[in-house]
Amino acid sequence: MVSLGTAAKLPVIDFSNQNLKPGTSEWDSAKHQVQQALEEYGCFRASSDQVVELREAVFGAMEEVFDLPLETKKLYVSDKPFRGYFGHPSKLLESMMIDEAQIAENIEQRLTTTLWPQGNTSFSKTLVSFTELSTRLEKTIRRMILEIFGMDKYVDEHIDSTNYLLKLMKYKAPQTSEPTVGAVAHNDMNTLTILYQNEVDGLQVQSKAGEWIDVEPSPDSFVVMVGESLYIWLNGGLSPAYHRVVVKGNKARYSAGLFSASRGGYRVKAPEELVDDKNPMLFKPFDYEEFLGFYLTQVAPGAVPVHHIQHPCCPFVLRYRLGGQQLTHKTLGAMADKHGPVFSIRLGSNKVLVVSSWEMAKECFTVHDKVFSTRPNTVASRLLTYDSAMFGFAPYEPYWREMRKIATVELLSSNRIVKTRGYEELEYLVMVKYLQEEMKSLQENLQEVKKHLQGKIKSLQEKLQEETNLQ
Ligand SMILES: O=C(O)CCC(=O)C(=O)O
Ligand SMILES: [Fe+2]
Repeated sequence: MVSLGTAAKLPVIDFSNQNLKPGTSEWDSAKHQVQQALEEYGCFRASSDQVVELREAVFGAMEEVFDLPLETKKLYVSDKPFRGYFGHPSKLLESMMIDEAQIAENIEQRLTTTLWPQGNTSFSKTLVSFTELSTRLEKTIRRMILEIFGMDKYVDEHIDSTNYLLKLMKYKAPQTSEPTVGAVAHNDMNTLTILYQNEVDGLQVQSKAGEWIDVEPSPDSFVVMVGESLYIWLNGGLSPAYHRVVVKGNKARYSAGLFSASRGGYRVKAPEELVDDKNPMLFKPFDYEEFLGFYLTQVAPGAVPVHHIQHPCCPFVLRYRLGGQQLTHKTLGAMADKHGPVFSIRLGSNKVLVVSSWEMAKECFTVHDKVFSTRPNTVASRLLTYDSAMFGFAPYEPYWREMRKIATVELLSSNRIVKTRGYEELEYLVMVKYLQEEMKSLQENLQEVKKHLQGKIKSLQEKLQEETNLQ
């Protein structure tokens, strides 16, 4: 079952002042708050008086567009990956994405006239105003972030190479009080995401400690999140916000998102100022659009792109779904051909390093063996093994080395093994006897156990089926 988030609150930073200027004390104060919030959560809420004025029109327009007949919505297509209309009667989420939405005519020409050949001026006007407001906010925040890293000189290059994608989303009401996954947990792959949603909550962001925080909807604020492209450009300087959408109840949730992403042809690459001997370049430079295409053809051919950001992946920080049409080792092989013998992907919430040449594997276990000798610090190992104090789960540090010494000398030396052999044999005998007795009583209860297990398997299958339908 999907759990609800905690009541912790995301920081709120005020961006209502339209004349906020770099260099002023107000700017520096907001910038400082942005830095703190992004370091802690990878996201924050940006309050804005202006967005309140647009609220009714924005959600009115979204209801209007998603209420159109499916056949009409399907007319909105695009030849670029993951744009256009996506929706399916069995899914909760349907969405429409508009490329280069910062150019006002694109909304009118690409979306409005396709859906309403007779015209719908108020719809276009609303979306244009919303895009203008959120784009302005995005540029302000991006400038602040670049300043925080002393990278002001790249502001123009950054902004000039940006494609602002406007995405309209509707999660239909699940008609249940059970929290239901509307968008699986993910990082956005683009640069920055600015979201504005109606009064139905559902967005959750994961804290550093791994807890899900409910992002409560608020009429006067956007939610701002760092995406993987920015993470890569900053050479790991800020972590992306890992988030998901969990809905319940009988009201539809609407969310409008502005996703800033690098245009095709621009290589997302950490600048030389952020790379040195101590901070080697962590990620291979990549082209966002090229990568979306690669994902569709190589990683998940035939995948239904319900949501481009739900299958995000990029050459080194890469999330992909198991169970695509290709066998996993073939997918990984194709990725290695393209991105080299070492790259990392995300499997669920875990990052995994994929090494696919013997030379690299040798490096890992010889030159870099210290890095690989530690164990992941998971919530399970913290909770089940007394804060990772048990030998097999402790991280590679002085405590573990001491334990290893004790284990090698006191438990595993040949002298000790010979001395304790008698006890071991006794233990084995006791264990075998115990198993025999268990088996005997198990056989007696076999029918009952079988029935119990069948019931469990059936409910598991139903749960799995339910999850599959939701995704
Ligand atoms: O529905 C939302 O507010 C967030 C959607 C989302 O995470 C995405 O489109 O990447
Ligand atoms: Fe997202």
